[in-house]
Amino acid sequence: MRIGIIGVGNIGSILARKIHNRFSMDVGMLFLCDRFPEKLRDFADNDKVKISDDPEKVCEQSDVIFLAVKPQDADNLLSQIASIDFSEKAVVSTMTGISVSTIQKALDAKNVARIMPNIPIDIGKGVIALYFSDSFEKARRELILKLLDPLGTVITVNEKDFPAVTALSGSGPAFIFVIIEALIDVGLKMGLSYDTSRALILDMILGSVELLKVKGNHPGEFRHIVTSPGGTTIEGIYSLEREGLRGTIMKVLFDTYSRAIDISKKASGVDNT
Ligand SMILES: NC(=O)C1=CN([C@@H]2O[C@H](COP(=O)(O)OP(=O)(O)OC[C@H]3O[C@@H](n4cnc5c(N)ncnc54)[C@H](OP(=O)(O)O)[C@@H]3O)[C@@H](O)[C@H]2O)C=CC1
Ligand SMILES: O=C(O)[C@@H]1CCC=N1
Repeated sequence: MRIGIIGVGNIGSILARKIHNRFSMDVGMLFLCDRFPEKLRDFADNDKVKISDDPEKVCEQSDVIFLAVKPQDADNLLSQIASIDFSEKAVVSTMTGISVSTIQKALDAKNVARIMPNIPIDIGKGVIALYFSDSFEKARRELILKLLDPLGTVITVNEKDFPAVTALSGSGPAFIFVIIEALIDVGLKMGLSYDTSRALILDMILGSVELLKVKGNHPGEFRHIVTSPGGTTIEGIYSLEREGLRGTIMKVLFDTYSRAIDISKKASGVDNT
């Protein structure tokens, strides 16, 4: 099995490392392609990894090709590789807003899948939304699932849900990191050391998430249990609701979703603004 990755940036480099670490014995060769291949020197001294700046060559030599460039680079990349025969290959795109049908038409390819990973794939704890084209051969689907396995949990979704998934789980970690930064900083304001504040916050969040996962309750039930009458938590909840935090969070995610829809429309030529 020969795997190609075109666009070895934030996401492509994680894909490369994860696939290499898990499958180096099975993968015949990993072909990595970036505009500036000197960025890939970490992989350079490995005899199972080939580095190139030529997407066409990488597609020619690979059985499965991941396309991991920014949406604004998609047109250019698709035209660079359009002359390749994709009939016996599979293409997996991480490109936000670029539809499976756009890729299929550009490449005359039947086996095209779309994924929306998120940054915790770096430690195998990502969540990866996946959509296969109807024409994607069944046997090759197994292979793609196997390649995605070291990244985290794969959830199959309808293609129409990609903007929502992009907002919730794709961009979501960025919002969580901002919230975590704020929580750590307020620890500093209250006089705790950075290390103590960070340790408290990270384990508080991990524990809360695990509790929800293990018990399966609605989050509101646990929120209620924590909130003692006349106690500390109700003061915070009162302030949180008066400040509109719940609405702010919903708006943040909805604005992100709207942007994902805009990017899809622009990419498909529906919106020329
Ligand atoms: N970052 C994230 O958390 C997530 C990103 N995504 C999506 O995945 C895709 C990749 O994102 P990300 O990894 O952050 O982006 P990056 O910009 O970090 O990586 C893309 C890489 O592709 C290179 N590139 C662009 N065009 C070509 C080309 N024609 N041939 C070879 N290399 C090329 C870029 O080079 P140069 O820098 O020179 O342009 C860059 O190194 C995007 O579509 C993004 O929306 C999806 C989920 C999460
Ligand atoms: O910011 C972006 O556009 C990409 C999509 C999801 C995460 N990063």
